[in-house]
Amino acid sequence: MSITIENINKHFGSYKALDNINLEVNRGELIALLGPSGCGKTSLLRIIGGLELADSGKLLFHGEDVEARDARERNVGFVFQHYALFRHMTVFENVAFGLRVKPKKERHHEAEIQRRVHELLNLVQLDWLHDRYPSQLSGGQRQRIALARALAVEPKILLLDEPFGALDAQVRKELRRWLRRLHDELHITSIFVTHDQEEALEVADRVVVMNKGKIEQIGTPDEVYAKPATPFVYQFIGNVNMFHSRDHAPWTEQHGDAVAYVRPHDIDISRTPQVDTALPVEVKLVRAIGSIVRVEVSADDSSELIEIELSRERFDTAPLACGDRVFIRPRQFRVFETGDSNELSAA
Ligand SMILES: Nc1ncnc2c1ncn2[C@@H]1O[C@H](COP(=O)(O)OP(=O)(O)OP(=O)(O)O)[C@@H](O)[C@H]1O
Repeated sequence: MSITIENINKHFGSYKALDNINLEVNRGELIALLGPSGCGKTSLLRIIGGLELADSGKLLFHGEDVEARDARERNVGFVFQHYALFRHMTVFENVAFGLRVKPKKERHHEAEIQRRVHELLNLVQLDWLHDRYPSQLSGGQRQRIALARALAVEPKILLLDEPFGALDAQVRKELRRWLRRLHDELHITSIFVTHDQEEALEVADRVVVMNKGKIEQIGTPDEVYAKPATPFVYQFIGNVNMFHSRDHAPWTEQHGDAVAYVRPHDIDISRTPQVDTALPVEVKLVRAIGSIVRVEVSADDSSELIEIELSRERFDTAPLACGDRVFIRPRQFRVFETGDSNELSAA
């Protein structure tokens, strides 16, 4: 089911939590709402799910206005960060819950409920835990059961609010791959909220980057990483070095008050200046991290550190050590006006 969000606004008292949000989610798409704490991700998710009302704007499911429908009538499944499983019920009963509380005329026979629940438990690969209680499960297992429970009522839309937020890094990583595979199998239109950029880039078809109640950019993971639309997106997704026009005029191409944004892996290092605009720097730190080598340098007249990433292969052909004096130049950069999101140029 597709979702259309048009000019949605939401205030809490005088605070504007959502500022004119427009978003089109295609049928079967997996969308990540990504942004720092307090940027409005959860508020938007709750409005879509019918747990909160927007002040103004339109919300359509498959072209149909759903504002008047309450949460139960929207056919939406929820998974929250804190496992909302019923403690006194077994895993099986937790998943069966949504099926058992359906109005009598829609309710399935017991045999059908049994079949469906086992099918869902198999889908999340946890049927072998069906008679355990939530307290006897790991955090990751609980979230998979929470997802099975959300899927039991066959929602047309799945909303996930930081579903892996409370889990440790390794389990998070496994679960996000698992979620992607599951989505590829089921193709339910899904929106998940996260503040973790790696999670959003790895799992989603498209990423919606939010900041202070507004959408900064909507794009594929590759687009938001490689072509950030605003300085905020540049800084929020991936690492970036900023060069101000007052210190590095050639790199900002003489634009008045501007900043050139350069990713650490887009900087070349050489022993001799390859171009007039190369910046002389001193190496302050060299650290190998897995397949990359992180080098930090600073210009003579500045204490600001510039971060550079080299592949280990490249580093090995011309190793560097602390104290070395070298020249750097950006291979690729984008220039934005200071304090504004207007892009001035790209190279
Ligand atoms: N019920 C409420 N009453 C008052 N203010 C609220 C309410 N719900 C949210 N807010 C405020 O609205 C803003 C957006 O909140 P929201 O929960 O949508 O952000 P978020 O991006 O999901 O953040 P987090 O990642 O921390 O959950 C925050 O400043 C929050 O304090």
